[in-house]
Amino acid sequence: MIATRARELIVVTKRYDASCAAFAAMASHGWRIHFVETPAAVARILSQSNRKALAGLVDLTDSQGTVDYARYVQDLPRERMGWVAAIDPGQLEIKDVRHLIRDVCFDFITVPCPETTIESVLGHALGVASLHSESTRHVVQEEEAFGGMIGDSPEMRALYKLIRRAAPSLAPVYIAGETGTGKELAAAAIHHLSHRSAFPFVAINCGAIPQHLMQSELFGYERGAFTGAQQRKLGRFELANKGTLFLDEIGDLPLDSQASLLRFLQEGIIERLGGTDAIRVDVRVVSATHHDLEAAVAAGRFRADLYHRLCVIRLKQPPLRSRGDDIEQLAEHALKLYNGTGQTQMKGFSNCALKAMQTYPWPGNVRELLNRVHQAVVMAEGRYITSKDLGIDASEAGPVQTLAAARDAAEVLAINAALRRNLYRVGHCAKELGISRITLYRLMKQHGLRTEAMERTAEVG
Ligand SMILES: Nc1ncnc2c1ncn2[C@@H]1O[C@H](COP(=O)(O)OP(=O)(O)OP(=O)(O)O)[C@@H](O)[C@H]1O
Repeated sequence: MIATRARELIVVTKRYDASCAAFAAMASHGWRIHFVETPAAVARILSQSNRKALAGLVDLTDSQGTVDYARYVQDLPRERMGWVAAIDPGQLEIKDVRHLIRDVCFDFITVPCPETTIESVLGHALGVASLHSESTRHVVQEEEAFGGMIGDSPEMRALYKLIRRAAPSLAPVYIAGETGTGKELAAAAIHHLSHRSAFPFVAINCGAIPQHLMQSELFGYERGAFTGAQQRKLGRFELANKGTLFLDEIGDLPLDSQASLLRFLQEGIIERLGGTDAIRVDVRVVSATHHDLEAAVAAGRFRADLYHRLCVIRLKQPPLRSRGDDIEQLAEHALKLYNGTGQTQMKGFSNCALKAMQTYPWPGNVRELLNRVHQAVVMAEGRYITSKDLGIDASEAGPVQTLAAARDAAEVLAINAALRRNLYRVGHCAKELGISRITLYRLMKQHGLRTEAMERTAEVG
């Protein structure tokens, strides 16, 4: 097996070799380049390479008239390969060349072509092939699809159920919810549970791209579409072909892109900037925003017809403050994630921190919780994270209460956490808390925890 960290490129050609300036430059940038003459030789190199994807340049320039285009269409390996065709300017007139580009290649270059363009187009093709091979390798099972989403509160269980129902459909999905609630994770789960899971999941944050670049970012552009457009570039729609496109912060989409998106949703076609061809793409659109999209429609900033097309299926991501025990589960997850990044190895959360997290309103939701725990792990001086380490003011953490009530609340939190950690095995949990099983049963009964724990035991068993 060839084990190398270099990017690999296979060039199928009868006339170029390593002395060609463009390839020499790429080799000096760390590319490992194989020159071959036949598709069979490509297959041999692929079988020896342990890279998840390779770039390929198929040289179709044909001064001698010896290239068999139809054979290339049939025989060039496609799995793990990101192909680019090199052609002479007039060759687009040849039907077999057009078919080869359409069916096998991510892109084409016309020679002569600047060295930097060749490298950047091949780098792009390699990136797309890696993305594709990544998603093909993971035919994701249901548990895996939700693997990134922590929480089993009734709110989250209801959401998982809706995601499972929505996933197999072709209809566009709109996910509402406050910032940081996990809308992107939900969109990824929809993709992984759909029949499209072997194809790319492409996400774009419409709020993070300058408005004047949005159209080309989404729909791509043709060579010469504007100053500096030296090569055709595929947009996110084409990159997501056969897969799912997640449009985050859809409310920030400029009006011209709204019109193009509507056309896609109605007719399934897009147009590259500077192009005239209508290109058919097969993409499922999932969109989200934490802003009030209805208000944007009412204010005329968002097209009502587009809004209705996007919201065929509508999901709502619950805010963290309504997710009860999930808060502690997520905090434990964050602690595992970040523990060790500070100077002290933290042992857990103090009772005051657990209590504060339950009553704090979490305006930034899960993202804020992850950040606060991360900061606490780095900055805390003790072994247990306190509410002060989390930066949550005690006055924000709920009303003043009697000592007895505070003790009860702390007991409930500690028992619940121990039960969860020990998968609701009461014996293990009592041992961890340093009390007898009988005392634990008594406390659980006193705080009304008994029934719930027993039900969970039955579920786990
Ligand atoms: N249920 C969850 N389990 C684990 N991590 C989560 C969960 N929900 C969200 N996160 C994490 O919280 C962070 C924010 O999530 P995400 O980006 O999906 O939120 P969002 O709702 O799309 O936010 P925004 O509206 O600001 O784009 C990410 O790091 C994500 O991995």
